[in-house]
Amino acid sequence: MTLPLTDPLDLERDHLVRSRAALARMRSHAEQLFSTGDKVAGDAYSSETLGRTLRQRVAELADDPRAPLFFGKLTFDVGEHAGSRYHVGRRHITDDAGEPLVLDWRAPLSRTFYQASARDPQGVAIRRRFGWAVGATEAALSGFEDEHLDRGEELGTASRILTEEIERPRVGPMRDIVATIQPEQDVLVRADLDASICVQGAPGTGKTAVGLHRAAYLLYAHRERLRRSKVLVLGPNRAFLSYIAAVLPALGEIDVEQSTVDELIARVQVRGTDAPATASLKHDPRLAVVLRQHLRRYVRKPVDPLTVTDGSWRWRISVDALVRIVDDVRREDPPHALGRERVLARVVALLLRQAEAKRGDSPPESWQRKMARSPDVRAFLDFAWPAVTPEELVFSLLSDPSGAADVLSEAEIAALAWEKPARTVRATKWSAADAVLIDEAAGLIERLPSYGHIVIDEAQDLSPMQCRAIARRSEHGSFTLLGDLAQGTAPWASRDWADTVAHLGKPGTPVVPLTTGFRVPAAVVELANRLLPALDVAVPPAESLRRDGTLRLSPVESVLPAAVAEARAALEFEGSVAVIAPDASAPALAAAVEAAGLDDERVIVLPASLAKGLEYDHVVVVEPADIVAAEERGLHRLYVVLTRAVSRLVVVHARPLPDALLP
Ligand SMILES: Nc1ncnc2c1ncn2[C@@H]1O[C@H](COP(=O)(O)OP(=O)(O)OP(=O)(O)O)[C@@H](O)[C@H]1O
Repeated sequence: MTLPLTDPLDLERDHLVRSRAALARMRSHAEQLFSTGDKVAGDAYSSETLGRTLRQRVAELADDPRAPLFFGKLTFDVGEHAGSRYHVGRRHITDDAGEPLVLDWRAPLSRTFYQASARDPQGVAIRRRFGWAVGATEAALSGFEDEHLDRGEELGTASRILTEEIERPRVGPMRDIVATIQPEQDVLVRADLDASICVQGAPGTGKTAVGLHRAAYLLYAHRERLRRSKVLVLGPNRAFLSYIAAVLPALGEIDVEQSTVDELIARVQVRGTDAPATASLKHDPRLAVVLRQHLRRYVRKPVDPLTVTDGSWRWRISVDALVRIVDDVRREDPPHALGRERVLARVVALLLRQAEAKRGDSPPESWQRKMARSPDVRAFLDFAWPAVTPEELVFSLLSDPSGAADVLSEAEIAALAWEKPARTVRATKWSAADAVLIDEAAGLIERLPSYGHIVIDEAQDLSPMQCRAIARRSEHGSFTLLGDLAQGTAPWASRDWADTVAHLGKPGTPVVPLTTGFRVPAAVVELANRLLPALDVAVPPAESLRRDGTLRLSPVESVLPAAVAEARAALEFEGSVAVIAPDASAPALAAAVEAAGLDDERVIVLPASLAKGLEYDHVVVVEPADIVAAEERGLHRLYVVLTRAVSRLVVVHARPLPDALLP
């Protein structure tokens, strides 16, 4: 005889066992369908689509025993769900009868878990949060925390489970935050697909986390639409992308593209560099005007009539008629390549009309194709509306930008012009900024595929021209823009979100602030906030949730050995360690760390320019004065670097600290 369970934790553990078993059944069912899928689908196309869907379903149902199956529970006492209890977890789990054992965190009802409060309980009597002990092989249910919203109890950010979660040492890649999404974050995560939003958030306020969870939410809520039109996540560099790469798969979403802007637009190999002023000029939105004008010059007014020999016939189109065709298409303003097709089609249509009138019958389609290929028609087209590739257009502009005099100053034209153009387009050593121009040119020449939704992280660093490149790819979609103006380090970094969203083609996009910091301890935030007045941007300062953590400023004789000693000392604690150094001294430091035998995989030496978006439990910042001096926006870089620490920050310096950092 088995006795009924009475201990609430035992009951929850029992629910866990049943959920696990049900998930295993769901997965084996999906696997069975997958193996028979091609036999039931009617044709190759539906077989492939079905196969893909089922394969994805099987992957979604993978049970990672280290990922808790549920993290919350709602007990309703009022409203349409009165008397019901629901567990909330990473995915839906249903029993054999189709009854839910766990609700997906993205389901409409799960929203209550994140939004219900004592003031507005939304029918919830008790919100339960579960604590888990995550071991090497599995997660064990270790306890729970109840809020009796019906009795006015609410823990908010005082929740022990939330505190433990944000104070848990960070090792390895970024984790999801489904269990502890905060109400103001949830509002952003669940914003409507058609709504573009811009999130201005201080360091560590969860912008990246919000962006990734929003992608997962949108894929759930608009699965069909987004399966076709795709979701894209843009990040600042590869290191950052690999840091965040595991979050979406952990949430069951494996079908999201993740890329940098440079990769997104890469049509040419980048082998060259620009002087800083030239690069900045190439990122200036006036270059879009210059390129457009330059392309327009390719189109020429016809000066001769067109005569086409067709066997014993000769067809003729007058100059006037040709001019009209070219003018009409110009006015319609299609992408250049499409314009060429239209001119050709209209010329052939005129020829067809003549042929019909003279021959008294309608020539076959093959005749039209023959006319379109005829050397006379080709010669006319190449004169009036020549084909040009994006690379050729930019090559031609940079070889001789003198035509841009009405848009650019003389000095700017001189800066833009290549000193010595390569002999051919193919031999050109394109710079990263040239690649941006080539993409702009591509947008003028052809239509680019558009995404359903784009999440753009560290968006403050986008140049106007990069924004335009993204806008071209979200014409019919929406975006989530995440960034912090205070962390703008690119020479063209934005000072006002209104400019960024306008360049992205969505002026008037609302800007929503996030100010509660989940990463950086209060003492460290206080130090970093000292820099804000010098950063020349209007942003609300961060407030840290974390009262733990330490900060130490350490003046030393020589920074190299001091930094190595601090890294060694940090290894005494749990968690990751980063030594963040001015780019120029990073290699020497890396060598010193290695020579000191600190080859623990928890330690990394990071050049300041690569620290953006990342976080480490223990951070040693080396020589702030050099970090500031290394680049134009050095103070912004220092702000980024100082806000990477989760628990301890040590600043070692031989030179005086920058004035802006002093109290
Ligand atoms: N609601 C939350 N619950 C638990 N942890 C959270 C929550 N929100 C954010 N975090 C954690 O706080 C840390 C910082 O989050 P994230 O990297 O998304 O911040 P960010 O605003 O993008 O920072 P930065 O401006 O430095 O790029 C991460 O470890 C993240 O998991």
